Amino acid sequence: MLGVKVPRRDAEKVRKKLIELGILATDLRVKHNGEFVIFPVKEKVEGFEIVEETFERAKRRPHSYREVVDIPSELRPLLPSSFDIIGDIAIIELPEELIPYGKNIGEAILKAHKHIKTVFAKRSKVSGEYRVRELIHLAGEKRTETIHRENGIRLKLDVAKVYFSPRLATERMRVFKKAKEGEVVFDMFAGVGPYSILLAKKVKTVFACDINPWAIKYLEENKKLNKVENIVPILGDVRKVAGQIKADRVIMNLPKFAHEFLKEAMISVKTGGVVHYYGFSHENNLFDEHLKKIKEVAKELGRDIKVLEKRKVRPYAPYQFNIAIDFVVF
Ligand SMILES: C[S@@+](CC[C@H](N)C(=O)[O-])C[C@H]1O[C@@H](n2cnc3c(N)ncnc32)[C@H](O)[C@@H]1O
Repeated sequence: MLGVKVPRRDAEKVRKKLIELGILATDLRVKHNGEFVIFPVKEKVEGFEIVEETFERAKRRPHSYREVVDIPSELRPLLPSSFDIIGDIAIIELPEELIPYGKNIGEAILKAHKHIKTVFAKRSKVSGEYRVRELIHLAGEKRTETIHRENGIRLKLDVAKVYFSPRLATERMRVFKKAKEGEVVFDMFAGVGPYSILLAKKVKTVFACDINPWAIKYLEENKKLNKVENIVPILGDVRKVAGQIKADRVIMNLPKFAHEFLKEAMISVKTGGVVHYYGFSHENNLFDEHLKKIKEVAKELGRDIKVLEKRKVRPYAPYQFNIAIDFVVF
């Protein structure tokens, strides 16, 4: 095999040059020989000392767990192409047929992703008041607590005890960009605080409510972790809290049931304030049903609304979307 031999002090410059020329053999290991470094190359190149050398194969991490997983070949087409990563925990949704191979799938994920330390399969959809899901441990450390980083903040949480979706990071940033300094925000369904902590970096005060004691415990920890003081965590049913708070901006991130809490949102928002409403919809009727409900509740309360924006947030099931409607209340 051919090698390019250079003095160690020139090695980095030459490595970049060989990559630029497309002739560095990246599947082989670079050799160090005293004061010299020898790069494996695919062909001769002018201007360098060329030597004959033997090189070992470089250990490469697979690009996907699917390259290294040990399962019967007829089941391979069923392997999911992606999974959620929360901190250093991977959570994968497996079809029934793959459950018996869960351990192999978990180990393949650990092999392909250095930063993942533990792998779980989703056993159920999110359910119950706390919107949590059952998990089955597949591989790696047996723990459910982790620290997730998104939008420049750190969120400590337990994936088995609280709701958290890393897929909403862009949506949270969108709300952050709309919020203004000096505002009072009411995060009605705060969880461990992905909206609250982020918004607290910009607005005056965030009232953050959740009915799950674990969510509020982690929210308290996340306040400290991110050094934000201007969040007021409230443990309890938002029905009992609404109306006592007067906010410039209300976040209703409980898409499955938000329509049941519109009254609570509208009695908590100041005149001219904004509500960020979330829902689930079929693609044939994305916004109409939700808008009808929003207008009905506004009418009951003798208030007016003006829609600022309606949009799809993300797909969540075949033909189903998580949608957002931002509206002003007068
Ligand atoms: C879909 S999660 C959203 C959490 C968080 N906003 C996030 O983005 O990760 C909804 C949250 O609402 C909380 N919740 C459900 N019903 C509630 C109620 N009546 N009052 C207050 N919180 C409630 C659940 O415990 C859960 O943490």
